[in-house]
Amino acid sequence: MSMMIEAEGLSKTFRITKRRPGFLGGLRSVVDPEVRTVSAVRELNLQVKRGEMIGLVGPNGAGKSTTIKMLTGILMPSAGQLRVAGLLPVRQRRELAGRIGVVFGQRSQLWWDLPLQDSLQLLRHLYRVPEQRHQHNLGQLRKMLDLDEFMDTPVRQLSLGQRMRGDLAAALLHDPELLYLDEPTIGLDVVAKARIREFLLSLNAERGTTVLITTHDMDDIETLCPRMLIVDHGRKLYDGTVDTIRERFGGQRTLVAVLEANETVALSTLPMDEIGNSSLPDLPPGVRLQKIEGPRLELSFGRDTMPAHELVAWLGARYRLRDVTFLEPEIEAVIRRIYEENLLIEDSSIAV
Ligand SMILES: Nc1ncnc2c1ncn2[C@@H]1O[C@H](COP(=O)(O)OP(=O)(O)OP(=O)(O)O)[C@@H](O)[C@H]1O
Repeated sequence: MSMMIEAEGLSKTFRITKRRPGFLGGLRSVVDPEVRTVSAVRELNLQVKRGEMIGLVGPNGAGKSTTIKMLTGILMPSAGQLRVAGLLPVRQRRELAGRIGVVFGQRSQLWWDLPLQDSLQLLRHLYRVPEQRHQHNLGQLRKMLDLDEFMDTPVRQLSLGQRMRGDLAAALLHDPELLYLDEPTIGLDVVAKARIREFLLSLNAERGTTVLITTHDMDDIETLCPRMLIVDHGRKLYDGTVDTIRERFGGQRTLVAVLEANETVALSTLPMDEIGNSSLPDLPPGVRLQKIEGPRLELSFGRDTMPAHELVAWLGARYRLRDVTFLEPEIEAVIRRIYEENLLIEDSSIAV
């Protein structure tokens, strides 16, 4: 399968001139500027296959927008090799523009005062899409994104969710092979988010469009992206699946057991530990009783402590169980830990 994005040692540094405070300081900065360099992206290696959906995650200032700008050819890399859809983004920017689509959640490429219909017509001319192809694509997108009810409404009167659907149509009218989405679900309600996600999944399945998403919403990643890239301070911290990251860095899991009603008495008479919390006698090492609420109890245990089924068997041998579930740590918490502890995952065996 051929590659859609190939980056090797991709880097971008910005030179920033610092302005000294005060009037005299300002004058001095003109003759003797104090220059600082910021490494926005550092030696990024990235290979994305055609048809992949990949999430780019990182805190503010991590280098996500700078990466996207280099991938679209807006910014010239300071170092490294880069090819997108087989093209050199800066040198072949026009040609590349015809093969990619871009959607920014916080900005619109639609004309504010024009009805959506007219904006989409103007874009046809801008991208020089042949009439027949435009009609065909627009017909499909109208259906997939349910645009008909607001095609004649000026863009400024659209709800955020409707505008986002309009923006997606605008970015896809020229049939791009690669779609960049920057915070596509920001500010949307749950229903609108679900709708956008469903659309993106069917776009990927039906047209094979490669999708690269930057987002702070982990639900976007979990629903859409089998693969996730975590960046911080311009460096790649992780490249792999969401499941693997949970497994490697998820820490504790929680077993939630609901006991049969007549077992509640047994729970209410449990002994206390030295700090006054209830404790289950003979808990296997590494397993902790976290909470008891009526017939429901929660046990936390490390991934390496014991296999989950053994813990269920241990509990089942002592109490009659009505229901057992496992809670995985929220992916957000796992990623926060990776940023905070600055964990760099260099083990390439876990990268996809
Ligand atoms: N044009 C520029 N001139 C100078 N510094 C810049 C420029 N663009 C970005 N930077 C710096 O590069 C770093 C990375 O910024 P970037 O916008 O790529 O981060 P980001 O991950 O997209 O953040 P956010 O989630 O806030 O959008 C930051 O330190 C930022 O201040």
